[in-house]
Amino acid sequence: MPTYVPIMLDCENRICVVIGGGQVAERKIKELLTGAANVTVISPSITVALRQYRDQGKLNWLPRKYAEGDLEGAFMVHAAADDPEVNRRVAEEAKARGIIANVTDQPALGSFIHPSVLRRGRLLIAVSTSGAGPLAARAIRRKLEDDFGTEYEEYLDSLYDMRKMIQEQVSDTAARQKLLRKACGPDMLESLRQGTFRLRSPEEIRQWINDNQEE
Ligand SMILES: C[C@@]1(CC(=O)O)C2=NC(=C\c3[nH]c(c(CCC(=O)O)c3CC(=O)O)Cc3[nH]c(c(CC(=O)O)c3CCC(=O)O)/C=C3\N/C(=C\2)[C@@H](CCC(=O)O)[C@]3(C)CC(=O)O)/[C@H]1CCC(=O)O
Ligand SMILES: NC(=O)c1ccc[n+]([C@@H]2O[C@H](COP(=O)([O-])OP(=O)(O)OC[C@H]3O[C@@H](n4cnc5c(N)ncnc54)[C@H](O)[C@@H]3O)[C@@H](O)[C@H]2O)c1
Repeated sequence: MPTYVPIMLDCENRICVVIGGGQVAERKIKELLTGAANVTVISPSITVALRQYRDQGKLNWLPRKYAEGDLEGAFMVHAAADDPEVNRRVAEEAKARGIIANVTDQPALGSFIHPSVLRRGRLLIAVSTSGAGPLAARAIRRKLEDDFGTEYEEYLDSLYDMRKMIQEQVSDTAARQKLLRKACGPDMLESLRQGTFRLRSPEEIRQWINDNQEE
């Protein structure tokens, strides 16, 4: 089992091919669509949900079996057919073309795997067991759901606004870093825990920067 390197991929408008249109393909495609990828599914059949996405213009569907050459121009591929031989051939084409590949039934033939994911707006927590036990990854993710509630969405939106304004308004590196540490520090987290957290307006952020710079 490899030691994986975690990264966050920008798939927006990139061509992501998925071979197979069953339950597993559906799960991977939902993540790809969340990332605004340009998804093409190649599979004789697809699930009801995938058919809906196709009808809504959210993905392309080629209703046929995989054929060599299908990966031309692709950024990424998921081999999610229920036939190990098909998935192996997809993995081989991906390797020959230098395309990153997720092979759902034989992960060692591909170049990346999916973690279990918890999203709270801009916060993304990814849990992986490196392939040892996907259900354990899911169980750990579910446990984290209690600690990281929906309030984190607002928290990170606010942090994003504050960080942008601090970067724009404070040119001195040391002062900027001090403010950035304060911005995500105990005050904000405490109000988050007490349920009193609220988004600051640009004017309030400007005021906060002034008040805290003077200290
Ligand atoms: C986390 C999650 C993300 C996602 O898929 O989005 C994910 N699998 C999930 C569910 C799940 N997977 C399986 C079951 C049935 C129960 C069981 O067998 O345990 C269930 C439960 C279900 O389906 O309900 C079976 C299974 N999975 C893999 C194999 C092949 C093998 O291990 O060799 C087989 C045997 C197939 C067979 O026997 O035919 C392989 C992989 N699955 C991974 C990810 C990667 C490693 C993740 C890690 O551990 O870090 C990796 C290596 C590759 C990849 O898929 O990227 C998602 C939970 C999402 C969530 O709810 O949060
Ligand atoms: N990685 C994971 O998380 C995970 C979890 C469970 C199962 N699996 C494995 O993933 C694979 C898919 O599982 P599933 O539950 O989605 O299966 P499924 O039976 O629901 O779907 C299989 C899909 O593959 C398509 N297909 C079959 N032959 C094809 C071909 N030649 N070209 C293109 N498409 C083809 C079928 O039309 C169908 O849409 C299985 O091998 C399964 O063992 C992986």
